[in-house]
Amino acid sequence: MEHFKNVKDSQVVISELMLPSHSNFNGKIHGGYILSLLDQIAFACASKHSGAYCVTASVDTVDFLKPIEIGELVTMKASVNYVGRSSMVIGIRVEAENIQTGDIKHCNSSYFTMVAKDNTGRSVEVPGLILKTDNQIRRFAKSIKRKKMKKKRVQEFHETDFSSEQYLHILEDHKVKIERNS
Ligand SMILES: CCCCCCCCCCCCCCCC(=O)SCCNC(=O)CCNC(=O)[C@H](O)C(C)(C)COP(=O)(O)OP(=O)(O)OC[C@H]1O[C@@H](n2cnc3c(N)ncnc32)[C@H](O)[C@@H]1OP(=O)(O)O
Repeated sequence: MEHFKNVKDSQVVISELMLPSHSNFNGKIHGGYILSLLDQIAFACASKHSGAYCVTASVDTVDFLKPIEIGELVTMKASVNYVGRSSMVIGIRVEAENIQTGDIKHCNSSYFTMVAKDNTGRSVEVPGLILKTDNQIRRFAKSIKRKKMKKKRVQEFHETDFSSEQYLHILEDHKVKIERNS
């Protein structure tokens, strides 16, 4: 019988204070550091849902909406938005809080596709998802759409089938010069 789990059973929340050692030349928190934390929380969430070791297959969107300052308390909330056979889309929301004022800003949203694997490295089936709220249904449906759009884009721009002539008109309004030899 197929096994299903609740979204809340694998939700993960982490909070971390941003230190000067996490900053870039500009004095803001380094995006690469945030990406590393995102990968870890996606791993934890996916492993909790699947009960298996998980690898990152792709990072679909990482929008850096607002810079994060040194001294802010960053909180990341991760949940499973979608499950396939062995893949899971983990949605992560990042907020930063100014501890003195209590102001909270939404800094980042991202979607990680994680794949569950067994000890031999083969992808393994993950439990289904029980959707209890409109938001959970919205996120699952949005993930299906995003997957379909990605598949279409990959097919459309496949190296071997791509014909540039069909796309030259799209480039007309852009800052490019075409200087082909052939
Ligand atoms: C419990 C133990 C504790 C241990 C405690 C260790 C602590 C540790 C600290 C953790 C810290 C963080 C850790 C993060 C995890 C890494 O950072 S992992 C390192 C980075 N990632 C990798 O190296 C992955 C490399 N790639 C691969 O292994 C394979 O290409 C993949 C992604 C597994 C796919 O393999 P495949 O042979 O194509 O598998 P296949 O069965 O065809 O597809 C499997 C699924 O993947 C999906 N898929 C494949 N490619 C893609 C893609 N590009 N985009 C989206 N989906 C894809 C397929 O659609 C399919 O989905 P389902 O239909 O099954 O739902």
